[in-house]
Amino acid sequence: MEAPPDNNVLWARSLHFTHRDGSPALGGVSLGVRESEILAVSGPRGSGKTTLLHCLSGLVPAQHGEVWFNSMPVHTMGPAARERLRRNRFGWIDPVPVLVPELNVWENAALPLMLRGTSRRRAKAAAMEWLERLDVGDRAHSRPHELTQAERQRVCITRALAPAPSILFADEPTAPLHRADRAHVLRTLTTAARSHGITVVLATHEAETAALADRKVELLDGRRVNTVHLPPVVEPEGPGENEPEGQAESQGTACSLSV
Ligand SMILES: Nc1ncnc2c1ncn2[C@@H]1O[C@H](COP(=O)(O)OP(=O)(O)OP(=O)(O)O)[C@@H](O)[C@H]1O
Repeated sequence: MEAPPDNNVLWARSLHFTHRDGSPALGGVSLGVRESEILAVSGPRGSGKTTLLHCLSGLVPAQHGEVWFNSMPVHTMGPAARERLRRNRFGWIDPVPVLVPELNVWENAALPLMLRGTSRRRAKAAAMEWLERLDVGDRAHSRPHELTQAERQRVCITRALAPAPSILFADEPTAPLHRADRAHVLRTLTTAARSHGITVVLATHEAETAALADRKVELLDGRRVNTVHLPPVVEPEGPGENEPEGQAESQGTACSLSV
């Protein structure tokens, strides 16, 4: 078993995953994530982004392939060791906000810190600081059902950032937000990650979200692809018989190549 290159905090080799009902999700994905980088995993719906994040974070083991976190082989860990790893080193944001209904906002945000052994007082102080940054500090004593969906998602983002995880897995983190909110929340998330040296693996199908990342890997049908942008084709003559003026120069096209 060969350990990953030193400059990668997370490294995966040839991950294969098929769901129980036989749906293929990953067909041999390899990638490396560098320390403190924001890596976008992009691709259309159903391309395998969520499944890849699940496998990388140790939530589910891939059927074939390797996942390394620093020098630790995640693929050989049992469920309890993977759970400890996720609790102590990783953060997670789902596309739909899920909070504990019996706890108020700051208690929800402080929960991962308390599970790691931080005192209630310190966990509350950290949670409050992050809630302010995400513009939901004034909701700290509300229950989740009193919040809008967008506010609940901001609390989930706070909960993921407050423990300053080594790696934050964010699966379409701004999906429940209005368009106007998205840019602000994404910038807060990426700025916070950069200032705290948090590595982020960000699944998104939106080009503008992926553009905020340092680097992008693209999936299609469970495989990595390279998108090649072809230069515009310029017609040598004027417009053709059936072609309206101005459309002689075709738009640049893109095609995807499996890698
Ligand atoms: N629980 C499941 N059971 C069976 N098949 C599944 C399950 N979850 C996902 N799939 C299938 O696995 C493939 C990859 O899905 P996945 O959710 O990983 O892709 P995605 O790129 O994250 O898509 P989306 O943006 O819609 O969440 C798809 O064909 C999907 O239909």
